[in-house]
Amino acid sequence: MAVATSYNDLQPVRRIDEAEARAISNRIDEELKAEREMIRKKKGQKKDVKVMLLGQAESGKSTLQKQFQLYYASHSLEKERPAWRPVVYFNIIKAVRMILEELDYEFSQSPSQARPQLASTPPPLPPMSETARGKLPAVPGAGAAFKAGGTGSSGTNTYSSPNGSASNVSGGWQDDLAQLRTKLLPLVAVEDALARDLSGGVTITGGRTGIYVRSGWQALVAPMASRGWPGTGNGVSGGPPVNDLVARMLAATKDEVSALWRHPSVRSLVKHRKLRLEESASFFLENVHRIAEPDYLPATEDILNVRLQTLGVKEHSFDISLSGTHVNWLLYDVGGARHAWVPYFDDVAIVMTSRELHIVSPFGRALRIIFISRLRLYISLSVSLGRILTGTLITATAIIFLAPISAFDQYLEEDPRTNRIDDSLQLFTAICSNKLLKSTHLVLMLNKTDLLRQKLAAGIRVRKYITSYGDRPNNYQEVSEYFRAHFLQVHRRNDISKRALYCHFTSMLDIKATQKIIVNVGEAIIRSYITDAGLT
Ligand SMILES: Nc1nc2c(ncn2[C@@H]2O[C@H](COP(=O)(O)OP(=O)(O)OP(=O)(O)O)[C@@H](O)[C@H]2O)c(=O)[nH]1
Ligand SMILES: [Mg+2]
Repeated sequence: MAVATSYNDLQPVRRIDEAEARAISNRIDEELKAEREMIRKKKGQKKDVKVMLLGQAESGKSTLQKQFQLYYASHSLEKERPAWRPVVYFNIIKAVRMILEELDYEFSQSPSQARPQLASTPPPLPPMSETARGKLPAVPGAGAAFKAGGTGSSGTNTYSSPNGSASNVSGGWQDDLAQLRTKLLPLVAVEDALARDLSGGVTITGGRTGIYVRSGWQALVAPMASRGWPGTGNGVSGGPPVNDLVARMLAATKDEVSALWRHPSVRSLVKHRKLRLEESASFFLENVHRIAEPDYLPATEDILNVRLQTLGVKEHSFDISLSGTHVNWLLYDVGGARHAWVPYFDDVAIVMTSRELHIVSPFGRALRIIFISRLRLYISLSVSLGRILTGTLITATAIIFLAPISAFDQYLEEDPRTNRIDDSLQLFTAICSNKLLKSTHLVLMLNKTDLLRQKLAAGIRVRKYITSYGDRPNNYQEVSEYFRAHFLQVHRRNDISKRALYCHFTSMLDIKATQKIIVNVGEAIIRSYITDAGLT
């Protein structure tokens, strides 16, 4: 049946008078205003800007995080200051132990030729393993490493005598060393206990000795560290057994620590690059008298120099404001060492292959971690255990990639055949070419330029380690440009989304210079973020 349409069904066009029209117009104006206000509020609202710090172990990620903290949240660094005290102690003790280990190794080599007079000197040094840490002589690898490194050492026990001439190990100053060693053994013996305390019980096998920290470690340490010594007059009393004990031991042995560090034999080992110390060890050993003061509170410089390996991922947040846009700047500091990831996954079986790590949880779910390069950075996780990094990585606004360009003469701990610059280039290639990261902004920091300058000034030749460097001049300008060109080339060839690359030469220990860079980088990232989010 057809439906008849009657004109009567249509609403007549209603005429509105002027007053009503004005009211409607006002209402529209109000609505527009409310909308504008909403947009303004939206712009003013704090947004999360996620920034990942990536790079191989010891590239300086945590040091950059500290610089961010110093700039944007110095009050929190101030609060944490006491917590760094035992960590500084640990850095000194570890350095002392490594020096003694190396001496042990040197003394144990070719005893008949190189130590002809040992019989007339005090009894051969007792194996430190029995007295100190229970595993000292088990480091022939440490000594062997530098020999393989081709440092030009003859491998014999020839040391510089105090007057600078070479002599075999003999009575006189070896007695000095033996005495120093005896006095320092108790200090070295507390290294493990201190490490355990600071790591909150986390122990890692397979990795280098050290402290491994998870998020929030300062909160655990601070109440202990701030107590100081009993009766020191610094307004604090009591103290945790280990921390307090270590402070007292260091105060009692500071002269010996200093004497060991200045001993001609040790100078000679340093000169011939036989000592494999942490890069910042010399800084702490030079400053041992200041650090051993009873009311010692770590200076900012001390905190920046400290070596503390990061476990898993640590999140830090700062409030940053740029031209009216407030952002919640979330910085993710990702531990660069492979073994630093292992204790993150409790109660799981771990199966490692050459490029993949399989983690099987008690529920039978397998977590497959594909490392971008040699098991150290993963890009794909499949179950909840992996949510720590995957989500963040994919949704990150920016990645700041750190490459220590001073490391041209160093090799990976887990793969002694891989040059560390080469490894950084491989990691950077993987990041540039990763489809999941194609819309993430990239910042490259060619770090440790101060150390690069020092190495070149000391005559270390790049070409010895990187043959392609050829006959180019071995000076800072040429070398730094050479490395930069390589990283830029990696980006040009592999970047799938042809992003802009912000590249900086950095020295993370230089507060003024780094903070300038932090501001520039921060502004560039936030500007990109505003553009991407359509907030302009
Ligand atoms: N001389 C010098 N030392 C630096 C520089 N940047 C970092 N360091 C030192 O290098 C060591 C390692 O730095 P970290 O920031 O702990 O390295 P990381 O990348 O966080 O290392 P993981 O946590 O193991 O991944 C520390 O002792 C720092 O003080 C630099 O530009 N110059
Ligand atoms: Mg770190």
